[in-house]
Amino acid sequence: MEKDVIVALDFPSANVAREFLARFDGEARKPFVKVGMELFYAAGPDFVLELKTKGYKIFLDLKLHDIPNTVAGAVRSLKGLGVDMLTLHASGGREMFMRAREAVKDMKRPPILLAVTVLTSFSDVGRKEALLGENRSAEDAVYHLAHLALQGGADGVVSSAMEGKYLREHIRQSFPLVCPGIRPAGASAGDQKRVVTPADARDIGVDYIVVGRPITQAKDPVAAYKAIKEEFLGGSQ
Ligand SMILES: O=C(O)c1cc(=O)[nH]c(=O)n1[C@@H]1O[C@H](COP(=O)(O)O)[C@@H](O)[C@H]1O
Repeated sequence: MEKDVIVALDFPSANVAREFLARFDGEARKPFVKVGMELFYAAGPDFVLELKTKGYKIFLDLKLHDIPNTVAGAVRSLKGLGVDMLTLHASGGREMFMRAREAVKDMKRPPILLAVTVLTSFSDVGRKEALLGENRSAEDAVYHLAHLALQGGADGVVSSAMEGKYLREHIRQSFPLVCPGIRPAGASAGDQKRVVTPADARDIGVDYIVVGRPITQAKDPVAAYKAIKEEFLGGSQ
């Protein structure tokens, strides 16, 4: 399976995102980028289409979570963007994933539907506080949500790399594992609680790491991106 570093474009406007991406213009390959809620709500589908036209691979991270009928409609509305990956919250349940899968079934190149399990910003205490009656370990909660979503028709899973080994051991089918909450040694965690270094993510068998602030807030974002990519992919680049 392909492995890559996905850069989270968590910026307030299309212009700020364009300025950031211009730094990579001299590079041989455009970075794989993630457009999340902040940029999508500010810049809208037009900016996603602009990135697509420019040849970027796009992970559209809108974390859809609603009743199955509404999510199916949202997925249909997003079909024209031609994105490579799309997130939905695993806690939306099996039927929500079945309807999302059905909504993309006529597409020649449907997006990889990714199930977001337990957010990497949750510690055990925070998760138990937010999810009533939740007494499982993080690993077991992630496994349960991932298994349910994959059964419903998700293609892949988003979790912290901390649960990656457990998922690989307990879920027999092969699936893309996408992990945010990545911090090079010594980097500030910010609001992330379950963090892993790029090298450890590689050793765990993660397919894609998602990295925002350690690249976007770096003095030299291109150098930071390259260092993280080298740490994650090593000689396999
Ligand atoms: O779905 C995601 O991408 C996601 C899931 C998750 O559990 N944790 C998480 O941080 N993310 C996203 O990954 C990115 C991480 O950004 P940094 O913490 O700045 O590296 C952000 O854009 C988050 O929205």
